[in-house]
Amino acid sequence: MTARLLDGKATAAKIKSELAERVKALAARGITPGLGTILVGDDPGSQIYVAGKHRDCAEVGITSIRKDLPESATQADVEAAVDELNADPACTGYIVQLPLPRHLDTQALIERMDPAKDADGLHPVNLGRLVHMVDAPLPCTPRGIVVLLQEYGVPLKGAEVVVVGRGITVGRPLGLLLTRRAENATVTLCHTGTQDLASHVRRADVVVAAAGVPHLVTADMVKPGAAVLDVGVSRVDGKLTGDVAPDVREVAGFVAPNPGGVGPMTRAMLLANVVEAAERR
Ligand SMILES: Nc1nc(=O)c2c([nH]1)NC[C@@H]1CN(c3ccc(C(=O)N[C@@H](CCC(=O)O)C(=O)O)cc3)C=[N+]21
Repeated sequence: MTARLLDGKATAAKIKSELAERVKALAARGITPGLGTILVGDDPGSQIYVAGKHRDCAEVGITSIRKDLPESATQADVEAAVDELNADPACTGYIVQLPLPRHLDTQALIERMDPAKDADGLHPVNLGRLVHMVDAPLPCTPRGIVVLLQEYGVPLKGAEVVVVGRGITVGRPLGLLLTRRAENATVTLCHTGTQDLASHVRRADVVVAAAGVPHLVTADMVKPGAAVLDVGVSRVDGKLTGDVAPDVREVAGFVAPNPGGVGPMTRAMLLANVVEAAERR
């Protein structure tokens, strides 16, 4: 058996065309959504990601506002950029590209953002609203994962989901999303302190690998027919390597590869958050 592809690229393209329609409806009301990005330093990976986000915006009709600061930027410099986007009526949502250079206080910058403009859904107020199950911008990768599974009809109600990784951008908020009544999954959140990861993964109907450990999930750990989503990336000998070993596709029922799976969904959900922020205004 070979797994069915959870095609994030195709699903994201479909979502983007739906968002383009909503942007047109907003235009008729005189509203143009605008995405801001704050990028500090010249990490080549971050440059590529940010450029991709601005390309996505152009495709959908969202204005984009770039604030690029040098590696030498001080906390006060980045705070000033945050304050400007908070105040800018043309910016309906924005992100601070992570990771920031080590001399900057990431937490203080995220907390300084206007939660209503938090396109990443990572502001403590918005993560708190997720805990409270109150409507708010949702974290992009977890939301993209849920939408991708729904698109392919992978059942979540009553399903056993194992999430590997407890990071703030993926694992931890994904557990919160999947345990809402609407999704109703049973979630096990595994991490580096988990004893016998394989015994947990083996029971899972859905496995989300977001630990950043190359080929952490191997074919022998996967229940036949399970859905396996590869979210981690690491560089091994200069090559991008996911958290899921290639032979998992021989056992799994569905696979979201990396690239081509969850990454494009993350980007599409960022656009959705920006459009929704504009619609709420
Ligand atoms: N504030 C903030 N928000 C983020 O959402 C954020 C961030 N910082 N820092 C870095 C990570 C990484 N990330 C990716 C999103 C999409 C792809 C993606 O679309 N990848 C393609 C391949 C690359 C491409 O085609 O451009 C794929 O998986 O098919 C990758 C990585 C968002 N991040």
